[in-house]
Amino acid sequence: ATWGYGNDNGPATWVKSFPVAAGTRQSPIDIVPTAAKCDTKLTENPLTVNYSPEPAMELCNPGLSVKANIKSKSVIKGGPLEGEYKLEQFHLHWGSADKQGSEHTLNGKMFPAELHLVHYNATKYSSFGEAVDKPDGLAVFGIFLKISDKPHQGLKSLTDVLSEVQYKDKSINIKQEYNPVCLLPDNINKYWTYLGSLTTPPLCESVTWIVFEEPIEVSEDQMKAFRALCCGECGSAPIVDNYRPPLPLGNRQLRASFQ
Ligand SMILES: NS(=O)(=O)c1ccc(CCNC(=O)Nc2ccc(Cl)cc2)cc1
Ligand SMILES: [Zn+2]
Repeated sequence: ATWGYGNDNGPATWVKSFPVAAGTRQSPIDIVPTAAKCDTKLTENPLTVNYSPEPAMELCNPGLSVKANIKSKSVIKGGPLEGEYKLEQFHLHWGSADKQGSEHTLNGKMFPAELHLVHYNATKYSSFGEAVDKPDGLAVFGIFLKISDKPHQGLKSLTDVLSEVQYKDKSINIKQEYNPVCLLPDNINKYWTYLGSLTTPPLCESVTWIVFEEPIEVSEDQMKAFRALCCGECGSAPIVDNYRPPLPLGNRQLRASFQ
C-alpha cells in the first residue's frame, strides 16, 4: 500500500513503513513566536537568495501535489546555512477549504496553503539524492499562503496552466523565462528556523527549515485551481488536504531572525 493522505494511508499510518516518523526532529511543527529565541547570528549573516530564470520550467502532477523541477543554477546561502544550497524543486500543500492546508502552523493557526522551495547542500553533496538523508543535506523555504482579492502574479503563471496537468503523471513546460524569486515574500529577513525533516515519506531528518513570517497573497480562484488537480486519471479524487499535521518541537531550539 502506498502512503498518502487518506484515512487508511495517511500521516498516522506512515510510521509503519517509515519508523523515523516517530523521530526527534520531525516536521512540520507549530511555530510559537514567543518561544523562539532571537539569534543575532542570523541577522549578522543575512540569508541571500540568488535565483535565476528557468528557460523552460517543467511543471508536473506526481499525484499528491504539483511540483516544478528546477534545472538552472539557483542558490541560497547565509542565515542558518553553512555553504551554498541549490534549488532542486518547489511544490505546495493545500486544504479542501481555506481553514486548513498548511503544514507549519502559527500559534496553532493553519493557513490555506504552504509553498515549499526545496534546496540541497551543493557545497558538500553532488546531488539531491546524495543529500536527501544527510543531517545537513537540505534547506527548505516554507512560505504561508493567505487569501486576498488579488491573484499572486508569480503563481499566476502556474495556476493559469494547472488544467494542463490536472491528471497524475501529466507534465508541461512553462515556456517564458520563469524566475522562482517571484514566489518569495517581499521581506525575507524575517523568518523562523529549526532543524527538521521532510514532511512526507521518507521523512528524512535532513532539513534546515526556514519559514518566513510574511505570507504571500493568493486569490480564491487560484486556490480553486489547486483543488481541481486530480490524484489519478480523469474522474479520480481531487488533490486536497495533502498536509501532515504538526509534530512536537521536543528539545529543539526554534530560532528567529527578528525580534
Ligand atoms: N514537503 S517537503 O518540502 O518536506 C519535501 C521535500 C522533498 C521531498 C523529496 C521529493 N519528494 C517530494 O517532493 N514529494 C512530495 C511533495 C509534496 C507532496 Cl504533497 C507529496 C510528495 C519530500 C518532501
Ligand atoms: Zn512540502
